[in-house]
Amino acid sequence: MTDGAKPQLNIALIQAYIEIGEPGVNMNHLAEMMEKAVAAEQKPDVIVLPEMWNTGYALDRIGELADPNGEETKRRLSDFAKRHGVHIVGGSVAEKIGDRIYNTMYVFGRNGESTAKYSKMHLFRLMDEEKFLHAGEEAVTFELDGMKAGASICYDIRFPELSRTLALAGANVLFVPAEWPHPRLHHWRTLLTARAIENQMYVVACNRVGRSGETEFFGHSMLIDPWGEVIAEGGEEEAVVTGTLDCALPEEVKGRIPVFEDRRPHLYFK
Ligand SMILES: NC(=O)CCC(=O)C(=O)O
Repeated sequence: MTDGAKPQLNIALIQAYIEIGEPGVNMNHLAEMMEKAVAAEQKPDVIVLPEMWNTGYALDRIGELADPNGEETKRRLSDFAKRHGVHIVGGSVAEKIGDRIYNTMYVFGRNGESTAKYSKMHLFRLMDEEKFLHAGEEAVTFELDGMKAGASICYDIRFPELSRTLALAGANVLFVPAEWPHPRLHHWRTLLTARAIENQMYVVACNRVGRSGETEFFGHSMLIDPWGEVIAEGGEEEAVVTGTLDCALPEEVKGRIPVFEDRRPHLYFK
């Protein structure tokens, strides 16, 4: 931890239903759930939103629905962060940059300042992302009160190279906004836990709930510690899922099992 770091971070995951193709409805609904989160007895330091929360996977209409340059998203999330003095790991939204659409996470600090932007690097073909979206080209880390965090989005967690790159860059917590449906709950829980254990980092994953067409999204938003222990897990209904990160724990775990000191990258196949 760096100087001035907080010993703990209280997390609130906004496990929300998303109305497909209705950005205005979703923006207002998530704002209501975020207000509920900050009104809780234990106020969160960090609020986390699900993937593609503005439009859902209305990919056939995404060109008209996406947020131009993310302007509306940035304005609303920055204002909320400043008004309540909280960090926002803004899940992700469909944003339009020029003639391209990206699946992008915006992060804001307690004064409403923009602290990171990450576009999903691995596009999920089972949900036709590659037909409508452009992939991001850069791994991203950011700071939360002195704790270094890594950005990922949903399908990204199937690529251990990304989370390992973020861990090697010093990230002690991995954020995973998602729209992850049945029947792959076992994969969700196993992959999130594996990323936490192998990288000795917290994993903070916020999934949506509810049905869109034939697809049922199961929630089960999770906070997992660097030992792979589940701190908190949502059910399959809308909820604000909360938990607390001990910011010193990742270094304690690395001191007990020094995986990163024991690596032998010169022997690994490229
Ligand atoms: N939105 C997504 O990236 C879904 C990823 C998913 O469901 C998977 O099994 O991977």
